[in-house]
Amino acid sequence: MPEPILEVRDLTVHFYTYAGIVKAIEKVSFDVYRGETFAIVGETGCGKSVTSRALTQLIESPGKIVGGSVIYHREDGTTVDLLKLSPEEIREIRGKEIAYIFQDPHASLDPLYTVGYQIAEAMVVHKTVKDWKEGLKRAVDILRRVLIPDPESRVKNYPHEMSGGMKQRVVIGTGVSNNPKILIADEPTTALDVTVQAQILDLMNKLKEEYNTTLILITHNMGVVAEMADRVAVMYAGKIVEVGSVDQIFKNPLHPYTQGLLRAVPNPLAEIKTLETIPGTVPNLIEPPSGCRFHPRCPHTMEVCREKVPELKEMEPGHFVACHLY
Ligand SMILES: Nc1ncnc2c1ncn2[C@@H]1O[C@H](COP(=O)(O)OP(=O)(O)OP(=O)(O)O)[C@@H](O)[C@H]1O
Ligand code: NI
Repeated sequence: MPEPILEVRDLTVHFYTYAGIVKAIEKVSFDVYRGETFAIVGETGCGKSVTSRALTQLIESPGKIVGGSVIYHREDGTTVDLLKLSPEEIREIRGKEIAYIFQDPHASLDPLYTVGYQIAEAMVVHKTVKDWKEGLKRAVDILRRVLIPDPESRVKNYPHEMSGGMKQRVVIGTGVSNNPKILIADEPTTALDVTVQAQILDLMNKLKEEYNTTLILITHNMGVVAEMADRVAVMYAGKIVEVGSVDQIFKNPLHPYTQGLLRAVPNPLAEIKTLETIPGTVPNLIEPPSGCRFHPRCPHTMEVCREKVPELKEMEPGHFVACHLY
């Protein structure tokens, strides 16, 4: 049996806006296994970023985590609910044991400091190094690990002296500088050129093996899922609609939404040739559709779909779907 590193249960986040309460994610549950790459996929606005940020309480006002638990299994065998930790306690884990890489390297780096300083800072803050001198020395090794040529001189560069791809390598280097157990990458390549995207994904795979990290990868790209992930959760309008291995999801998609997503993208594994889009738009999350949130766009809607929220059901070992068809 694979061993879970995270057990997420009924995670719910609401945003209290003037227009009303945005029910961004509702009772989201999934496990992440130690050492795997777990992808979260879905259209824009479906709640991927909110889910990944909520794992370490990284939700700012007007957002609030209103329910659920995130059980983290530490390497020493103890477990902790990350949502129950105080701000100080969670800050100690975030950036050290659980690190993030965000989409936009420009926003992740401070233009006023050299990249070496910024990598060193991440290690100094979490006491991975004993002082700044050691931090700056280690920063050179990290730049070398993320395959930046001439790291001894690059370490003194300011962000504006680097290309977008190189900056994202620095951000990734900062992310892995404390040797995190879990790396959460939210659309890490979306802001980059297509050719650079492949290089960055390669680099993340390499580092993941080298550091024995668990990777949670947020993406809207099914091709990236096929390329990178072991398992995948498909989200729609703030709910997980299907979870399974990449093989299960690509070869035997059960949820009508997953089936639509796979038809909407050229899919190397299932060899689907046609391009189709899913009619309709993502619903407003202030007043989400009753019952199954996908029912207004679903080709198979039944009476029960309007009335009852479908629960995730295990259809074959490890393959879960939330749909009244099953
Ligand atoms: N600060 C906020 N105030 C109000 N609503 C918010 C806020 N942040 C997020 N939301 C809502 O939460 C929902 C989920 O957003 P989230 O950013 O998680 O989507 P996403 O799947 O990551 O989309 P994308 O692919 O565009 O990054 C959206 O409906 C969004 O409108
Ligand atoms: Ni996002």
